[in-house]
Amino acid sequence: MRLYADAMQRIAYFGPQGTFTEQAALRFGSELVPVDTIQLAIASVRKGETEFACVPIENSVEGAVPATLDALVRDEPVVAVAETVLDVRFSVLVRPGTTEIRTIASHPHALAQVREWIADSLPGVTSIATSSTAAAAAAVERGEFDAAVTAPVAVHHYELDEYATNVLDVADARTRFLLLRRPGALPEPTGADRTSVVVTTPNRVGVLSELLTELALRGINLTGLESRPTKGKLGEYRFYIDVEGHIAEPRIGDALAALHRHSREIRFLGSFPKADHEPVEAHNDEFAAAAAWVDAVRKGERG
Ligand SMILES: O=C(O)C(=O)C[C@]1(C(=O)O)C=C[C@@H](O)C=C1
Repeated sequence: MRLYADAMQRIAYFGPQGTFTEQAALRFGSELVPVDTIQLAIASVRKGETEFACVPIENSVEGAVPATLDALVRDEPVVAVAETVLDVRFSVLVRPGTTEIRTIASHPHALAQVREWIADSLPGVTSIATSSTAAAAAAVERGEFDAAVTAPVAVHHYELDEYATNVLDVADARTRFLLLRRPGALPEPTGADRTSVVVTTPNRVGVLSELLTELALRGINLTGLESRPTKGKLGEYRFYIDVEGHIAEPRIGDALAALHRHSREIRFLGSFPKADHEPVEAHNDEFAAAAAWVDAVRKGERG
Protein backbone atom coordinates (compact mmCIF):
# COMPACT_ATOMS: atom_id res chain seq x y z
CA MET A 1 0.00 0.00 0.00
CA ARG A 2 1.16 3.53 -0.85
CA LEU A 3 2.21 5.60 2.18
CA TYR A 4 0.05 8.69 2.26
CA ALA A 5 2.01 10.99 4.55
CA ASP A 6 5.63 11.98 3.83
CA ALA A 7 8.31 11.87 6.52
CA MET A 8 7.54 15.41 7.69
CA GLN A 9 3.78 14.95 7.99
CA ARG A 10 2.52 13.73 11.30
CA ILE A 11 -0.48 11.49 11.89
CA ALA A 12 -2.34 11.74 15.21
CA TYR A 13 -3.91 8.35 15.93
CA PHE A 14 -6.32 6.89 18.46
CA GLY A 15 -3.82 5.37 20.87
CA PRO A 16 -1.95 4.80 23.08
CA GLN A 17 0.68 2.59 21.44
CA GLY A 18 -0.53 -0.89 20.52
CA THR A 19 -4.10 -0.09 19.33
CA PHE A 20 -5.55 -1.44 16.12
CA THR A 21 -5.67 2.18 14.97
CA GLU A 22 -1.88 2.39 15.28
CA GLN A 23 -1.59 -0.59 12.91
CA ALA A 24 -3.91 1.18 10.48
CA ALA A 25 -1.98 4.49 10.77
CA LEU A 26 1.32 2.71 9.99
CA ARG A 27 -0.11 1.92 6.56
CA PHE A 28 -0.41 5.66 5.87
CA GLY A 29 2.85 7.02 7.28
CA SER A 30 5.59 6.65 9.85
CA GLU A 31 5.48 9.88 11.91
CA LEU A 32 2.80 8.80 14.35
CA VAL A 33 1.54 10.75 17.36
CA PRO A 34 -0.55 8.73 19.86
CA VAL A 35 -3.46 10.52 21.57
CA ASP A 36 -5.94 9.05 24.05
CA THR A 37 -9.27 9.56 22.31
CA ILE A 38 -10.81 9.76 18.85
CA GLN A 39 -11.94 13.33 19.64
CA LEU A 40 -8.36 14.39 20.45
CA ALA A 41 -7.00 12.83 17.24
CA ILE A 42 -9.48 14.80 15.13
CA ALA A 43 -8.98 17.98 17.21
CA SER A 44 -5.25 17.74 16.55
CA VAL A 45 -5.92 18.04 12.79
CA ARG A 46 -8.42 20.87 13.28
CA LYS A 47 -5.85 22.83 15.28
CA GLY A 48 -3.13 22.10 12.74
CA GLU A 49 -0.96 20.30 15.33
CA THR A 50 -0.76 17.34 12.96
CA GLU A 51 -1.43 17.13 9.23
CA PHE A 52 -3.55 13.96 9.53
CA ALA A 53 -5.60 11.91 11.97
CA CYS A 54 -6.29 8.17 11.79
CA VAL A 55 -9.50 6.91 13.45
CA PRO A 56 -11.73 3.80 13.29
CA ILE A 57 -15.06 4.34 11.50
CA GLU A 58 -16.82 0.94 11.33
CA ASN A 59 -16.46 -2.69 12.32
CA SER A 60 -18.08 -5.61 10.51
CA VAL A 61 -19.42 -7.08 13.77
CA GLU A 62 -20.28 -4.10 15.97
CA GLY A 63 -21.05 -1.49 13.32
CA ALA A 64 -20.19 2.22 13.26
CA VAL A 65 -17.94 3.82 15.86
CA PRO A 66 -20.20 6.50 17.44
CA ALA A 67 -17.32 8.61 18.82
CA THR A 68 -15.96 9.03 15.28
CA LEU A 69 -19.36 9.86 13.74
CA ASP A 70 -20.00 12.50 16.40
CA ALA A 71 -16.51 14.03 16.20
CA LEU A 72 -16.78 14.37 12.40
CA VAL A 73 -19.68 16.83 12.61
CA ARG A 74 -18.44 18.98 15.48
CA ASP A 75 -16.43 22.18 14.92
CA GLU A 76 -14.48 22.87 11.73
CA PRO A 77 -14.83 20.40 8.85
CA VAL A 78 -12.30 17.61 8.27
CA VAL A 79 -12.35 15.28 5.27
CA ALA A 80 -11.20 11.71 4.66
CA VAL A 81 -8.47 11.31 2.03
CA ALA A 82 -7.86 7.55 2.42
CA GLU A 83 -9.21 4.45 4.11
CA THR A 84 -7.81 1.08 5.10
CA VAL A 85 -9.37 -2.13 6.42
CA LEU A 86 -7.72 -4.37 9.02
CA ASP A 87 -8.54 -7.97 9.91
CA VAL A 88 -9.37 -8.02 13.59
CA ARG A 89 -8.34 -10.80 15.99
CA PHE A 90 -7.81 -10.22 19.67
CA SER A 91 -5.33 -11.33 22.29
CA VAL A 92 -6.15 -11.53 25.99
CA LEU A 93 -3.19 -10.21 28.01
CA VAL A 94 -2.50 -10.64 31.75
CA ARG A 95 0.31 -9.71 34.15
CA PRO A 96 2.97 -12.42 34.37
CA GLY A 97 2.04 -14.92 37.09
CA THR A 98 -1.71 -14.16 37.02
CA THR A 99 -3.67 -17.19 38.28
CA GLU A 100 -7.17 -15.79 38.63
CA ILE A 101 -9.10 -13.42 36.33
CA ARG A 102 -11.98 -11.48 37.92
CA THR A 103 -12.00 -8.39 35.69
CA ILE A 104 -11.40 -8.01 31.96
CA ALA A 105 -11.10 -4.59 30.30
CA SER A 106 -11.17 -3.22 26.76
CA HIS A 107 -12.72 -0.76 24.31
CA PRO A 108 -16.51 -1.39 24.12
CA HIS A 109 -16.25 -2.37 20.43
CA ALA A 110 -13.62 -4.98 21.33
CA LEU A 111 -15.59 -6.36 24.31
CA ALA A 112 -18.66 -6.68 22.09
CA GLN A 113 -16.68 -8.78 19.60
CA VAL A 114 -15.55 -11.31 22.24
CA ARG A 115 -18.66 -11.41 24.46
CA GLU A 116 -19.34 -15.12 23.81
CA TRP A 117 -15.69 -16.06 24.28
CA ILE A 118 -15.66 -14.33 27.68
CA ALA A 119 -18.93 -16.04 28.71
CA ASP A 120 -17.56 -19.48 27.69
CA SER A 121 -13.92 -19.16 28.78
CA LEU A 122 -14.11 -16.80 31.75
CA PRO A 123 -17.64 -17.20 33.20
CA GLY A 124 -18.51 -14.77 35.96
CA VAL A 125 -15.76 -12.30 35.03
CA THR A 126 -16.71 -8.59 35.08
CA SER A 127 -16.16 -6.69 31.79
CA ILE A 128 -14.98 -3.10 32.08
CA ALA A 129 -14.95 -0.48 29.29
CA THR A 130 -11.74 1.51 28.73
CA SER A 131 -10.96 4.25 26.21
CA SER A 132 -9.11 1.83 23.86
CA THR A 133 -7.76 -1.73 23.76
CA ALA A 134 -4.22 -0.49 24.50
CA ALA A 135 -5.47 1.70 27.38
CA ALA A 136 -6.85 -1.55 28.87
CA ALA A 137 -3.41 -3.17 28.53
CA ALA A 138 -1.78 -0.20 30.27
CA ALA A 139 -4.36 -0.42 33.08
CA VAL A 140 -3.71 -4.16 33.53
CA GLU A 141 0.03 -3.44 33.66
CA ARG A 142 -0.68 -0.91 36.46
CA GLY A 143 -2.68 -3.57 38.32
CA GLU A 144 -6.11 -1.94 37.87
CA PHE A 145 -7.71 -4.95 36.12
CA ASP A 146 -6.72 -8.61 35.68
CA ALA A 147 -6.96 -9.00 31.88
CA ALA A 148 -7.16 -6.87 28.71
CA VAL A 149 -8.66 -7.67 25.30
CA THR A 150 -6.14 -6.16 22.88
CA ALA A 151 -4.70 -6.10 19.39
CA PRO A 152 -2.07 -8.87 18.97
CA VAL A 153 0.74 -6.24 18.80
CA ALA A 154 -0.03 -4.87 22.27
CA VAL A 155 2.00 -7.66 23.87
CA HIS A 156 5.15 -5.97 22.45
CA HIS A 157 4.36 -2.64 24.14
CA TYR A 158 3.33 -3.71 27.65
CA GLU A 159 4.89 -5.98 30.29
CA LEU A 160 2.13 -8.54 29.89
CA ASP A 161 1.79 -12.20 28.88
CA GLU A 162 -0.60 -13.77 26.39
CA TYR A 163 -3.38 -15.62 28.20
CA ALA A 164 -5.13 -16.35 24.88
CA THR A 165 -4.63 -15.42 21.22
CA ASN A 166 -6.88 -15.48 18.12
CA VAL A 167 -9.89 -14.65 20.28
CA LEU A 168 -13.01 -13.74 18.30
CA ASP A 169 -16.72 -14.68 18.35
CA VAL A 170 -17.26 -14.09 14.63
CA ALA A 171 -14.68 -15.19 12.05
CA ASP A 172 -13.37 -12.67 9.49
CA ALA A 173 -14.11 -9.58 11.60
CA ARG A 174 -12.77 -6.41 9.99
CA THR A 175 -12.52 -2.74 10.95
CA ARG A 176 -12.34 0.19 8.52
CA PHE A 177 -10.23 3.24 9.39
CA LEU A 178 -10.12 6.74 7.86
CA LEU A 179 -7.20 9.08 7.30
CA LEU A 180 -8.52 12.62 7.88
CA ARG A 181 -7.12 16.07 7.15
CA ARG A 182 -8.38 19.64 6.86
CA PRO A 183 -10.22 20.38 3.58
CA GLY A 184 -7.83 20.97 0.67
CA ALA A 185 -7.14 19.46 -2.74
CA LEU A 186 -9.13 16.24 -3.07
CA PRO A 187 -7.50 12.91 -3.91
CA GLU A 188 -7.66 12.27 -7.69
CA PRO A 189 -10.49 9.98 -8.84
CA THR A 190 -9.25 6.40 -9.34
CA GLY A 191 -12.39 4.70 -10.70
CA ALA A 192 -12.68 2.83 -7.39
CA ASP A 193 -13.64 5.55 -4.92
CA ARG A 194 -15.99 6.21 -2.03
CA THR A 195 -17.73 9.48 -1.20
CA SER A 196 -19.03 10.26 2.25
CA VAL A 197 -21.44 13.00 3.38
CA VAL A 198 -23.53 13.74 6.45
CA VAL A 199 -26.90 15.45 6.14
CA THR A 200 -29.49 16.79 8.54
CA THR A 201 -32.92 16.72 7.00
CA PRO A 202 -36.08 18.69 7.76
CA ASN A 203 -38.55 16.58 9.74
CA ARG A 204 -41.15 15.75 7.10
CA VAL A 205 -42.71 12.71 5.47
CA GLY A 206 -40.56 10.81 3.01
CA VAL A 207 -37.40 12.92 3.21
CA LEU A 208 -35.02 9.98 3.70
CA SER A 209 -36.58 8.13 0.78
CA GLU A 210 -36.14 11.31 -1.35
CA LEU A 211 -32.41 11.33 -0.54
CA LEU A 212 -32.03 7.67 -1.44
CA THR A 213 -34.08 8.11 -4.62
CA GLU A 214 -31.66 10.84 -5.78
CA LEU A 215 -28.87 8.24 -5.52
CA ALA A 216 -30.83 5.39 -7.08
CA LEU A 217 -31.94 7.52 -10.07
CA ARG A 218 -28.27 8.12 -10.94
CA GLY A 219 -27.26 4.47 -10.53
CA ILE A 220 -25.20 5.26 -7.42
CA ASN A 221 -24.45 2.37 -5.06
CA LEU A 222 -25.04 3.10 -1.38
CA THR A 223 -22.36 1.41 0.79
CA GLY A 224 -23.29 2.82 4.18
CA LEU A 225 -26.16 4.57 5.94
CA GLU A 226 -25.94 5.45 9.63
CA SER A 227 -28.03 7.74 11.76
CA ARG A 228 -27.02 9.63 14.90
CA PRO A 229 -29.16 11.96 16.97
CA THR A 230 -28.52 15.67 16.37
CA LYS A 231 -28.41 15.96 20.18
CA GLY A 232 -31.00 18.73 19.89
CA LYS A 233 -34.65 17.67 19.77
CA LEU A 234 -35.65 14.08 20.54
CA GLY A 235 -36.30 12.31 17.23
CA GLU A 236 -34.01 14.53 15.09
CA TYR A 237 -31.26 12.68 13.28
CA ARG A 238 -28.23 13.18 11.09
CA PHE A 239 -27.70 10.66 8.27
CA TYR A 240 -24.19 9.56 7.33
CA ILE A 241 -24.26 8.42 3.72
CA ASP A 242 -21.45 6.51 1.97
CA VAL A 243 -21.66 5.90 -1.78
CA GLU A 244 -19.40 4.46 -4.44
CA GLY A 245 -17.90 7.11 -6.72
CA HIS A 246 -15.97 10.40 -6.56
CA ILE A 247 -17.40 13.95 -6.35
CA ALA A 248 -15.41 14.75 -9.52
CA GLU A 249 -17.80 12.44 -11.45
CA PRO A 250 -20.86 14.25 -12.87
CA ARG A 251 -23.44 11.81 -11.43
CA ILE A 252 -21.94 12.07 -7.92
CA GLY A 253 -21.69 15.88 -8.14
CA ASP A 254 -25.35 16.02 -9.35
CA ALA A 255 -26.50 13.72 -6.56
CA LEU A 256 -24.70 15.73 -3.86
CA ALA A 257 -26.23 18.93 -5.24
CA ALA A 258 -29.65 17.23 -4.97
CA LEU A 259 -28.91 16.14 -1.39
CA HIS A 260 -27.96 19.74 -0.65
CA ARG A 261 -31.41 20.84 -1.85
CA HIS A 262 -33.17 18.29 0.38
CA SER A 263 -31.08 19.00 3.50
CA ARG A 264 -31.12 21.50 6.31
CA GLU A 265 -27.35 21.01 6.70
CA ILE A 266 -24.85 19.02 4.67
CA ARG A 267 -21.18 18.35 5.28
CA PHE A 268 -18.84 16.71 2.76
CA LEU A 269 -16.69 14.06 4.47
CA GLY A 270 -14.46 13.12 1.54
CA SER A 271 -13.98 11.34 -1.81
CA PHE A 272 -11.12 8.86 -1.61
CA PRO A 273 -9.97 5.48 -2.99
CA LYS A 274 -11.79 2.47 -1.57
CA ALA A 275 -9.65 0.02 0.37
CA ASP A 276 -10.86 -2.90 -1.80
CA HIS A 277 -9.87 -1.12 -5.07
CA GLU A 278 -12.90 -2.79 -6.75
CA PRO A 279 -13.77 -0.67 -9.81
CA VAL A 280 -17.12 1.17 -9.66
CA GLU A 281 -19.58 1.01 -12.57
CA ALA A 282 -19.74 4.78 -13.18
CA HIS A 283 -21.52 5.30 -16.56
CA ASN A 284 -19.42 8.50 -16.85
CA ASP A 285 -19.40 8.36 -20.66
CA GLU A 286 -23.19 8.28 -20.76
CA PHE A 287 -23.40 11.24 -18.35
CA ALA A 288 -20.84 13.21 -20.39
CA ALA A 289 -22.69 12.45 -23.66
CA ALA A 290 -26.01 13.52 -22.10
CA ALA A 291 -24.49 16.78 -20.77
CA ALA A 292 -22.94 17.50 -24.20
CA TRP A 293 -26.34 16.97 -25.85
CA VAL A 294 -28.09 19.41 -23.43
CA ASP A 295 -25.30 21.91 -24.04
CA ALA A 296 -25.68 21.63 -27.80
CA VAL A 297 -29.50 21.97 -27.57
CA ARG A 298 -29.11 25.11 -25.44
CA LYS A 299 -26.83 26.63 -28.07
CA GLY A 300 -29.36 25.82 -30.78
CA GLU A 301 -26.99 23.36 -32.45
CA ARG A 302 -29.07 20.22 -31.93
CA GLY A 303 -32.67 19.14 -31.71
O1 LIG B 1 -8.98 0.26 20.76
C1 LIG B 1 -8.42 0.03 19.68
O2 LIG B 1 -7.42 -0.70 19.57
C2 LIG B 1 -8.96 0.61 18.46
O3 LIG B 1 -8.21 0.87 17.57
C3 LIG B 1 -10.46 0.84 18.37
C4 LIG B 1 -11.26 -0.31 17.79
C5 LIG B 1 -12.71 0.17 17.43
O4 LIG B 1 -13.05 1.30 17.65
O5 LIG B 1 -13.48 -0.67 16.90
C6 LIG B 1 -10.64 -0.74 16.53
C7 LIG B 1 -10.69 -2.02 16.10
C8 LIG B 1 -11.34 -3.10 16.89
O6 LIG B 1 -12.59 -3.36 16.26
C9 LIG B 1 -11.57 -2.70 18.30
C10 LIG B 1 -11.41 -1.42 18.74
